Amino acid sequence: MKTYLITGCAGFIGSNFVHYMLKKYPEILLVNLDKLTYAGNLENLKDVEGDPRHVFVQGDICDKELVESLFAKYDFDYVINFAAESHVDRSIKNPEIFVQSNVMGTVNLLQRAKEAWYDADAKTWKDGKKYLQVSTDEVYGALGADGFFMETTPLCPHSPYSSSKASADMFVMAFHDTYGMPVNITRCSNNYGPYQFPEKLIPLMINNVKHHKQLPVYGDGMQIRDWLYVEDHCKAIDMVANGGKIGEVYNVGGHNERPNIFIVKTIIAQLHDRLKDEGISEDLIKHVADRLGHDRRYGIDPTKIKNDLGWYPETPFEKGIVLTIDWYLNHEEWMNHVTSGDYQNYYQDMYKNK
Ligand SMILES: Cc1cn([C@H]2C[C@H](O)[C@@H](COP(=O)(O)OP(=O)(O)O[C@H]3O[C@H](CO)[C@@H](O)[C@H](O)[C@H]3O)O2)c(=O)[nH]c1=O
Repeated sequence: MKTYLITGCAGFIGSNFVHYMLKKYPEILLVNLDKLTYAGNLENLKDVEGDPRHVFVQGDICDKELVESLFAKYDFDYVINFAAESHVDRSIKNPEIFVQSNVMGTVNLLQRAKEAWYDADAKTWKDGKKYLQVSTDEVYGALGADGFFMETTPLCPHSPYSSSKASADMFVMAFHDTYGMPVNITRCSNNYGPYQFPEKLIPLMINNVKHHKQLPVYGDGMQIRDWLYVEDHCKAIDMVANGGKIGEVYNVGGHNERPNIFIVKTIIAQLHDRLKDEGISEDLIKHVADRLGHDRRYGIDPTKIKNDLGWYPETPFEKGIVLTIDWYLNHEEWMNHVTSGDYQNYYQDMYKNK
């Protein structure tokens, strides 16, 4: 039975990955290490509660003793690192925590995996082991109107968030180049779907539209992101973990580039029709000050993962956005839970100068 150490899997992409893997593999053990920061939430894993194939451990990926103790207890075949501070706006306000979690946390995981998997005398690695770093297209920087990010595109991050992710990627490759560690890196475009914390564009807009709150569109709203339904990302990670060539980077994206304003207007139109609510209109849109250093366009070339591993996105945006809106409408309690506590303070603070 394959045993995985998965980190940050009470968060958005990680919790979707837990659901995906438990559905796909009857025999598997997922040990989920998550610190439960503001973005991690055990409610995201409610429907797998009691499943013996999923073990939850609350803790920090930076904690040396804790990670050592997990490697002592379990014979992991894979480490998949989802754990990260992930919000660009927060990184602009408070970069230090991004270095701590994203860089130091990654290095701690790499070191502990190396101690468990590497025979320093024989200079050999145990068979069948792999470390997979879940990264982002943002490490490549911004595109102009043309072209796409390839795996060979030089790293050129702009935000504190993407700089911390690029730095972590470099450590992962350094462990491969220096010690021969079996690694992969995946770099995915913007995800959307169930369980995403409503500081991110799509769930934030759904929640605000529903409550007739203003919709803060940064700058002219013509920035372009390449949106992928989260389950398609989970499928890619599983394929790379189980079939990716050691030492390789794989870009993941669905060629679904949309300007932000299109996303916002789509959500307004959908909710207007669905809720039959005349208070929902484009008048809710408020153009606010732009994000500092805002990357204008991301676009991923996924040819390598398609050709080498046969991956392709299954959920087109038109279907995915309907599924997503349905999910948030049907999970009001979840939304109320995650937006209680500090959320209002964060929200007011984030937009007060915009
Ligand atoms: C929250 C918010 C965002 N935006 C804009 C900023 C971006 O151009 C776009 C999407 O913003 P966000 O949802 O924050 O996502 P973005 O900055 O693109 O980064 C996401 O996508 C990345 C992958 O590209 C991930 O690595 C990041 O962890 C994830 O947060 O919408 C607005 O115009 N208004 C908003 O209120």
